[in-house]
Amino acid sequence: MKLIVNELKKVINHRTIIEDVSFTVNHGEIVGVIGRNGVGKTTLFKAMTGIYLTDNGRVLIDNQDLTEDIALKQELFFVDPLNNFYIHYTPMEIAKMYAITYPKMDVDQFLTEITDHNLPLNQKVKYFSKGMQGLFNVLLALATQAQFVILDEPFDGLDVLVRENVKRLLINAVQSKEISLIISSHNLAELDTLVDRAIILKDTKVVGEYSLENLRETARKIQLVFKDGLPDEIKQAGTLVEARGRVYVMIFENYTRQLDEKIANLAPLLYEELPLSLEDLFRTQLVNENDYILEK
Ligand SMILES: Nc1ncnc2c1ncn2[C@@H]1O[C@H](COP(=O)(O)OP(=O)(O)OP(=O)(O)O)[C@@H](O)[C@H]1O
Repeated sequence: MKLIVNELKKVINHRTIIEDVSFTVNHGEIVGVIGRNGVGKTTLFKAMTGIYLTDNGRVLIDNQDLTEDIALKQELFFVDPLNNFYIHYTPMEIAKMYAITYPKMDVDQFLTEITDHNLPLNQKVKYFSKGMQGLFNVLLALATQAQFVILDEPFDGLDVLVRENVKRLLINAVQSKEISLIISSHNLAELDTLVDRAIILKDTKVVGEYSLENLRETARKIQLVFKDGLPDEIKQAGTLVEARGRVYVMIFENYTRQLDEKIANLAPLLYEELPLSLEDLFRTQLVNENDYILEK
């Protein structure tokens, strides 16, 4: 199954929050949606899942428009964390409710999982701790057997052990059931080791889409020192992400052999490759050079 988001647009109070947002989620793929606070990630998820009516665009599962085939909704799971109705119910009650919308859900299996993770079956979810709620949401999402599971900040407020547990559950589910995940998170270090592809939102639009595997092959993060400062031709070939005195850290999204030779010919006093993370990518795309404090 493939999910296609095509030119999605949402205007709230005469303000365009997202527009022309298009991307595809393939079977068994984990896609990260990243962007600064307030850029519209949750709005995108609400628009994708029909919580919001959209002002343009379509969401298709296997070429079938979600608004035209209601049954496809059972292939999509999303809960708005800030407006989560189910917290007023117990896991037992929630299981029965969700089993109606998601007929593939195995209620007994779900309840066993809840108990196995030491969560109470008969306490309202609003009385769970934040970590327990986060874990519960992931268990519920996976139990629905939806092909496309959307998780908005699934690691928020979770301690390291719960976070590891949640991550393991997600990875196992993708590997064993070949479901697809769409995840937003401010925790880029967690996403880094989880996602196959990252979509970066900025100023209402998708400004970058990267396969992490391809990126690791083509991009480089390099620390450089030149005798007379950073040459313009090098500066223009990449993004300057840090400058301390004469030490410059550059990210080159497309590090070619020609560029490598060009740098070598300029005889840098220091050339050191640094590990490239999703956080670096985020900085490259979303931060202006002027945002950096240049230490002299
Ligand atoms: N129902 C609403 N009414 C008015 N404004 C809204 C509404 N929903 C979202 N917005 C505005 O849309 C913008 C995007 O909000 P959204 O929650 O989608 O951002 P986000 O990327 O998920 O943010 P964060 O990373 O902080 O969770 C914000 O400026 C927000 O104030």
